[in-house]
Amino acid sequence: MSPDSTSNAKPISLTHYLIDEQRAGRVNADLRLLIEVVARACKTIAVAVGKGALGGVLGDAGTGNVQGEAQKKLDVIANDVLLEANAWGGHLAGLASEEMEHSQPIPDVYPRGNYLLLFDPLDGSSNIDVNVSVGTIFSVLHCPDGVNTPEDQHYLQAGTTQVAAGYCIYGPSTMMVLTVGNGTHAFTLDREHGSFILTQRGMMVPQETQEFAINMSNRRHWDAPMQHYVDDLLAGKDGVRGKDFNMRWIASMVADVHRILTRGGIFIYPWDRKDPSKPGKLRLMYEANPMSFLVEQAGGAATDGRTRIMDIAPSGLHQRVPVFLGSKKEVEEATRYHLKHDRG
Ligand SMILES: O=P(O)(O)OC[C@H]1O[C@](O)(COP(=O)(O)O)[C@@H](O)[C@@H]1O
Ligand SMILES: [Mg+2]
Ligand SMILES: [Mg+2]
Repeated sequence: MSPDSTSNAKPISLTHYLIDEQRAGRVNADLRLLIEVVARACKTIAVAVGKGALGGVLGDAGTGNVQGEAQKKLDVIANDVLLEANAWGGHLAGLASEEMEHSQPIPDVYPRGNYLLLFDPLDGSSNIDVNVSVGTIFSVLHCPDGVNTPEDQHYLQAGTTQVAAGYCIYGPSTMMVLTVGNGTHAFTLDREHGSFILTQRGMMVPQETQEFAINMSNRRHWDAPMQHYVDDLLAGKDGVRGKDFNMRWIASMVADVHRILTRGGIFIYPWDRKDPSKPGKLRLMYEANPMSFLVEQAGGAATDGRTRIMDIAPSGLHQRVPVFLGSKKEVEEATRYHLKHDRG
């Protein structure tokens, strides 16, 4: 991929981009350095992922996480890399991970900053052993004023309060996609020089789409408006939508969202009856909020089928939520089916 097409001069590195944002007053030095620490950790994870079967990193760890899900070795490795890198950074007050039951304040022996970092260290774990793209997702919040040792409750802030969010995709190339609230931008890892280079400034999700991403095997477990909506997509030109739709499902949210940020589409993981006690599969704080921030900054939309995701007031660190995100008009259409059903 060619470097940022808006520039004929030298390639713009992530560091350079962040310094420009700092000069413009949109990030401060602490946030800039925090993002650089996360990017460095992602490079380490990319190396581990890239070793695959040769590095002994594939397969199950033999442990379960707080959510009762079996952990892969790479889930544990990626979590450890992010924890270690950020404990030293000096820009955080604490961090929380999908893989840990509770948040962790930065130990007293290290310098503490004013931000909270939340992450899904390895997203798409079921794809690791079959050599399909996986990723890391992260979200940055302010530590509330006057809180020196943050606890879980201090992370329960709506997505609208995020100061930065991003993901790193470990695919044919490694890319970091980032927002600090001023557009969504993609950086590709130059493996020879070890730096992330700006390759797409201002990603824009097309408003309309003919592509949807969903795990269709759950169809019989969905509720009525969801079945109705997808039936209408499948009816294509012959149905009320009047156009044919294509379907893609990678089962790595990072990879599916990356495709949508690149060429449009709608990503859906709805509530289903398989485990009615869970309001969804994906996690609000580690997956839905950061991805919603990135997609909205790229002109797209994100709802839980009824409400804007970033407006949801979180009630738990590991809270789950239905997710509909991507091309704005299609997300609005899917949301309309649910609201119409609610009105009766
Ligand atoms: O296997 P399913 O039910 O289709 O679920 C796939 C979804 O689950 C996830 O893998 C959940 O993420 P984790 O791998 O971080 O648990 C998403 O990346 C993906 O969209
Ligand atoms: Mg995930
Ligand atoms: Mg994960």
